[in-house]
Formats: sequence, structure tokens, C-alpha cells
Amino acid sequence: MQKTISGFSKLSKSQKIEWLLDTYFTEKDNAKALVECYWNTNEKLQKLHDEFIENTITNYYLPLGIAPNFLINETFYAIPMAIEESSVVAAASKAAKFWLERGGFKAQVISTEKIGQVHFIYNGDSKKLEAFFAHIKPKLISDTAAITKSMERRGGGILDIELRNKAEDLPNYYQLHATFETMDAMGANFINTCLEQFASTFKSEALLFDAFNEQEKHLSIVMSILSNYVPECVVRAEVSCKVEDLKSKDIPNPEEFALKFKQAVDIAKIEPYRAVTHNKGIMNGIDAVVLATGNDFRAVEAGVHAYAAKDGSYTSLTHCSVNDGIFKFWIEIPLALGTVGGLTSIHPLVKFALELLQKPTAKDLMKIVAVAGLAQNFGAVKSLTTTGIQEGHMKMHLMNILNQFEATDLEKSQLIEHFKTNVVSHSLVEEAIKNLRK
Ligand SMILES: CC(C)(COP(=O)([O-])OP(=O)([O-])OC[C@H]1O[C@@H](n2cnc3c(N)ncnc32)[C@H](O)[C@@H]1OP(=O)([O-])[O-])[C@@H](O)C(=O)NCCC(=O)NCCSC(=O)C[C@@](C)(O)CC(=O)[O-]
Ligand SMILES: NC(=O)C1=CN([C@@H]2O[C@H](COP(=O)(O)OP(=O)(O)OC[C@H]3O[C@@H](n4cnc5c(N)ncnc54)[C@H](O)[C@@H]3O)[C@@H](O)[C@H]2O)C=CC1
Repeated sequence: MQKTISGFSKLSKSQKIEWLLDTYFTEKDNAKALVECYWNTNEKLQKLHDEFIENTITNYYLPLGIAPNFLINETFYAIPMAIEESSVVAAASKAAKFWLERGGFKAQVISTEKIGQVHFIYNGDSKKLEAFFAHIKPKLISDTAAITKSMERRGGGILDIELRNKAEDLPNYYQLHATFETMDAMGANFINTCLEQFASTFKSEALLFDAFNEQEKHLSIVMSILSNYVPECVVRAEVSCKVEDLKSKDIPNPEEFALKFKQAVDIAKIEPYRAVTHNKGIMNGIDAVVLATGNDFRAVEAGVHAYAAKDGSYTSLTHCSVNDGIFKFWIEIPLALGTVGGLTSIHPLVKFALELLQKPTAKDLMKIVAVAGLAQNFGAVKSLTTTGIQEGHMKMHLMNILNQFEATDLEKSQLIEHFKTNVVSHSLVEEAIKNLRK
């Protein structure tokens, strides 16, 4: 049976499903029923989702959870989180509640500059290229006037364009390195459109530049694309309190806790094996809010991890200090987010999430997302340095294990009660279910 196909994209949705069932499944009826039971009964809504991407056959659900009680710069938020992993929403909620009683989170946007580059190959005299760039720069900007008009009206647009000589790293390689302010949009489409116009102007004007010889006139544009590395689009979020005020049910000895917590963060600063896991915990919070608000989590992930390695080795995105009896914990991360554009006004649940967040600007959303990352990291590191991670995580994961064994509602309630005072592990839950079913 041939397992490849030409023209798959041209088939109807049901034809695509039929082909998949015929080609890859033995239990065809079961597979078909599964795919179809995830379709929304509201046909209009289903069509909307079908059209988000290509070759859609069904929906893939992620739960949308809420972490309430966030106090950020004196405003209260209930934060929407789309994520598949148990205990993440609980940890964020718990951290929010903890800091609510200790002054809440403070957040500030440090910068909002985005970057895009036209990458090109020029085999010639770099001085002549510099002269050409100086001559052509005003036209590069003026040729994008129709594209940038609305963005400029909002206060954004092109900030600058530089010529960068990269020929030492790669023979004959140069860039137009441009910076942008995209206001409430993540900006990928705006930036890419501007860049493609720069490239077109640059290429056609080079042919007319008298100082260039024939080879120089035919410089070659390789590509024009924004960068997801945005080290000048940075937000900082912070919590702090007196060390003694850390005292709580889980923290009987605040001095010892503060010291250990700082040691854990310091370890993540110098040890990449730990830093990656430490930052994964931060991304539990960040990705969940980025997804819930319809933003591009791949872009955020790529940019954040590049930032974590910006000084040459991969390090912690959060920082901790304990000075003069004050515990301070903060994060500084690059986040290119949008509250307009992309899916933000199309996906009904994204609209819901943004309304829940009180219709944030992109800057507001940067602060909320950074706080979610900080809270998540606080929750994880607090658990790691006190009870250990498994106690709380497995408590939340218990439901997944019970579902895996198809526990009934009665079995679930009996076993949840049992595991309130017993260690949770996959094998211990299996054993307890077997005992219950004897
Ligand atoms: C899991 C908890 C919160 C339990 O903590 P607990 O002390 O057992 O919770 P509690 O029952 O005393 O409840 C206290 C509050 O926690 C929240 N909470 C508690 N339970 C729920 C729940 N069912 N649903 C929603 N929220 C919940 C909620 O805010 C609740 O207040 P309330 O709502 O009652 O006013 C705690 O142990 C914890 O924060 N653990 C950390 C879990 C974590 O970080 N998980 C991430 C996955 S592990 C990972 O991927 C990352 C990691 C750890 O490797 C990163 C790293 O290494 O740095
Ligand atoms: N490498 C990457 O990250 C790439 C990402 N993408 C995708 O591009 C999408 C994001 O691109 P965008 O240009 O942000 O979206 P977009 O093009 O959908 O919408 C942004 C547009 O909204 C308008 N707008 C209205 N009100 C505005 C305001 N207050 N502030 C700013 N703009 C306002 C502007 O015309 C702006 O250009 C995401 O879906 C992303 O996944 C696309 C290509 C590459």
C-alpha cells in the first residue's frame, strides 16, 4: 500500500480523513470516530478552527486553566493558562496567593524594539557599499511609506536601518539590520513586509549606482526576515519582602529558606544542566499564558533561550538576592508579544483570555507573562528546596494516573482520600487500584 500522496491539500476534509484511515489504520471505525468526536458541533466555529491552519482534520484540545489572585503593579488579575501539564496552574496560583499577602508583583517594560534583517551577498569594495547605503537609506525608508503610515500614526514604525559587514564571519556576507517599534502587534508581518520592500529597493537601486562595477551592481539578496532574538524588547518582573515575612505554613524557618532558595537560583546561574530545567519551569508559566493569549510560543521560546545564553553560556533567567534582611527575586526576559494581529481577534478563547486580562496592551501583556514565569519559578524552586517537587506534582498528577486506569468516580474519590496521606507514584497508584478492585 502506497503511503505517500500527491494533491493531499486539494482533497476535502472527509477525503483526507478517508485516505489516512485507509492508509495508516487497521481499526478504521475507531480512528474515524475519535477524529470526529473532537469536531465542534457548532459548524461555524469548527470551520473557523479548520481554517487556522492547513490540512486540518480535527481539533487538538489543551485545557485552559485559571491562576487567580495575581496582584501586578496594584492591579488584580486572574491569568489564563493553556497547558497540558498537571501542577503548573496550581503552582502559579499558589505563588500568586503567597505574594498577594506580601505586596504582589512589580513589573516594568524596559524596552520594546524589534529587529529584522535583509541578508545579502556583495562581492566588492565595502567602502563603495557603505557609500551606496548612505545614498540609498532615505529611499529605503520612503519606499515603505505606504506600509508604515498606519503604524507611524500609532506611534511606531521603522526606528533605524544599519548596514552591517559580516564578511569576516562569512565571505561577502552583509546585512541591512533594521529596528522597529510595532506597538501592540508582535510585528512579524509588518516587519517582514518592510524588509521585503527594503530588499526590493536595495536591489533595484544597486543596478543604478554609478560607482559600482558590474559585479557589485548585482549584489544578491539571500533573504529578508525578522529576528526572533529580541534582546531590546525586555520586561522585568520582581517580588520582594523582608526575609522574616516569608514565614508561612510551608516555610517555618524563613532565613534558612531564603538562603537555600538563593543557592538554588545561583546554581542555575552557573550550571547549564540545572539552568535548562530551571528555565523550563519558568517556561511552564510563560508558554501557558502565551498560548492562551494566541501568541507565537515558538518565537517566544527561541528568543528567550537565546537570551539565556547571550553571555556565552546558558544561564538562569531569574535572579535572587538576600541583602539586609530583604529577599528579592526577579526575572528579566525578552518577549515580543501582540494583543492585536495573529489570532488575537479571531480565536474566541483568545478573545476571552484578553478580555479576562482587561484588554491589555502589548506592554501590559509582557508584564503579565513575565510575572507568570516568575511565579511559576518561585513555586517550583520553593517546592524543590523544601518538600521536593514530587509531593505536589504527583498530588496533581494523580488524576491522570487514575484516568489511565479508567477509575470510576467512586474509585477516584476513595483513592484521592487514600493518597492524601500516602506517597503518590505510578506503581503505588496501580497497586492501590488493584487492591480496591479485588
Ligand atoms: C502543587 C502545589 C501547588 C500543591 O501545593 P499544596 O500546598 O499541596 O496546596 P494546597 O492544597 O495547600 O493549596 C494552596 C494553594 O495552591 C493552589 N492549588 C493547590 N492545589 C490546587 C489545585 N488542585 N487546583 C488549583 N490550585 C491549586 C491554590 O492556589 C491553593 O489555594 P486555594 O485555591 O485553596 O485558595 C505545590 O506543591 C507546588 O507549587 N508545587 C510545584 C509544582 C510545579 O512546579 N509544577 C511544575 C511541573 S514540574 C516541572 O516541570 C518543572 C520543574 C520543577 O522541573 C522546574 C524546576 O526544576 O525548576
Ligand atoms: N519568525 C516569526 O516569528 C514569524 C511569525 N509569524 C506570525 O506572524 C503573526 C504576528 O504578526 P503581526 O505582524 O503581529 O500580526 P498581523 O499582521 O496579523 O497584525 C498586525 C497588524 O495589526 C495592525 N494594528 C492594529 N492596531 C494596532 C496596534 N495598536 N498596534 C500595532 N499594530 C496594530 C497593524 O496593521 C499591524 O501590522 C503571528 O501569527 C506569528 O506566528 C509570521 C512570520 C514569521
